[in-house]
Amino acid sequence: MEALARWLFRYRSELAPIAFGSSLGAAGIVLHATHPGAWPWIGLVTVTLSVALVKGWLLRRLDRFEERLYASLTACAAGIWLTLATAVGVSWSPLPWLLLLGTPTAGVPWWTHRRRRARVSVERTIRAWPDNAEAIGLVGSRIVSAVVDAWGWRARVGLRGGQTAADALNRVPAIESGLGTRPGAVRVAPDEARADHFTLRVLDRDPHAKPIPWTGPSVSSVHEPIELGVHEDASPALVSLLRRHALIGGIAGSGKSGVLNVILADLAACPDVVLWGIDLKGGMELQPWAPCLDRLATTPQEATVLLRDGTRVLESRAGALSRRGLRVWEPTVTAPALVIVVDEYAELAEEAEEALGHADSIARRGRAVAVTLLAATQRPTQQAMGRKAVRSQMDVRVCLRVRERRDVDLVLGQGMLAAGWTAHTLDAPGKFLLSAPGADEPQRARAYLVTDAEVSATAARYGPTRPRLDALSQSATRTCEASDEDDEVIDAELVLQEEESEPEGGPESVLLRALDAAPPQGHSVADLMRVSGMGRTWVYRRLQEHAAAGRVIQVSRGRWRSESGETAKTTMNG
Ligand SMILES: Nc1ncnc2c1ncn2[C@@H]1O[C@H](COP(=O)(O)OP(=O)(O)OP(=O)(O)O)[C@@H](O)[C@H]1O
Repeated sequence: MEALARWLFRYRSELAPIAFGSSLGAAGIVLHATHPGAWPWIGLVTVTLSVALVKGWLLRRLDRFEERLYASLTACAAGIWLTLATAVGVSWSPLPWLLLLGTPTAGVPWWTHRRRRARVSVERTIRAWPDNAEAIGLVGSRIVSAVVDAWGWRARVGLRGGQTAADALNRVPAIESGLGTRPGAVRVAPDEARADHFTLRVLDRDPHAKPIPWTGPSVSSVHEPIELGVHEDASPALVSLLRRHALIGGIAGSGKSGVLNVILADLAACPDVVLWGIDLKGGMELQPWAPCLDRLATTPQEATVLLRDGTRVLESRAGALSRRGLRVWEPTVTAPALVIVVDEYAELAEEAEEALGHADSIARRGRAVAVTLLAATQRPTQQAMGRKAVRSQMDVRVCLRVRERRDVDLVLGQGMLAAGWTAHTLDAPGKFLLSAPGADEPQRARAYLVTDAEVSATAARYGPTRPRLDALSQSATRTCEASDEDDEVIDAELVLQEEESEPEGGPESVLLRALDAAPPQGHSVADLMRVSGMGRTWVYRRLQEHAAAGRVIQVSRGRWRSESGETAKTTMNG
């Protein structure tokens, strides 16, 4: 009897569907015999329960929709069966057959469910721990708590007085052998709260063995840290880019663009950050993100103007803050942060010497006003980064694979190789070491892989709703344009607003005047439709005609402005 009870207890999870089916049959017999008229109530409870389960109001730990759907469908099927059995009796055909066949059918997903099996195996491991602990050499230790996740499980282990986490660390291979895992599956970390505890991480599979698919944006505000990828112990690699400049370094093919893509895909989902891009490889890397970039520079001249405008934005913000007695710019939807992404910074240093001065200015003064740089480069030598102090201002460093040992210090900073940041040994694209405030351990991570199709889909999804810079920052960039060219201040926002209220001279002239007054990054087609009051086809046709005549230019995808700023006058006069 005792052996049978032990066996039943050990396999209670596997036997749960059979126990549930038998209990359901017994409940049907009892209810039909005692309360046959209760069937409408049982039906009502069934509907309520099924809805509550699928909506997640009950059993909140079922965090996946598939799990909630399974629970809801099972409850619904069981409830309907019980309602009928209560009303007409369990022997009423085909109720007995439905119960006999339905129980194993509903049991199949249960028996094959990976998470359930993992949980059961962890429970068995915990129960067997006292015996294992002796074999491992940690006599007297016990598992205090454990959780199962997608990659394996994690437990908090209490040690016997006098033992420390260092003892556990020395016994990692023995723990792997005792638990019967693959070599390299166990990680041990000290417990911050208690010297006689440690955290045991058991990885059923190596999180870095294959590319890790990106599952969508991890943030909805620039205030939240972005999830770049996962560490070897399957914990997320998080980095905050708010008021921080970032440098991404690694050899060609190490995955720099991949990391940039994860960051851009996440920031694209944040309505409180405006993105500008510089890509002197002819827009090869950043062009797919054009719908989400407020501005994109692909030539040295455009890059210089863009960075100069960046400094104007920061200066106008700094001025506004000091007038109000504030110290930092808190990004919001109406006053967004500005992140300037530079792909291959070395090209900028080589081809746009003048731009480096502006970049330096942004690097030194941009943090407080939330105007920051995100630069990727193959080898951030002093020469490639320009003579200025840009590199030293980068407090987030993402180091992918580098060719030589000394390159580690170039990307991460002096002395990092000696401190164990061995980025030259990273062995697959997308693997990186992250050094940032709060990330000061050389923990290997692998970035999520955002496919080209996901880049296009994300850019198309968020492109139309991307925010624009606040009026103050916009007018700073326009003021400099106008004062450089005409020596007079034109506020395009005001021109737009005037035209919205009083469209003079018909839609054609309104359109042309709006294009003349457009900021360097141009107006979107949606804006032009709104201002002219005309439809998309009309606006497109006019834009094509004027573009063919060389009067207007397409600045980036879907954004237009006039070539000379004089289109309205010349066209109207003509
Ligand atoms: N996180 C990742 N996981 C798996 N594979 C990746 C990852 N990131 C990039 N790769 C793969 O590595 C290859 C090179 O990536 P990527 O173009 O990002 O490198 P790069 O460092 O930007 O190179 P380059 O300097 O030549 O532009 C690509 O084929 C890509 O599929």
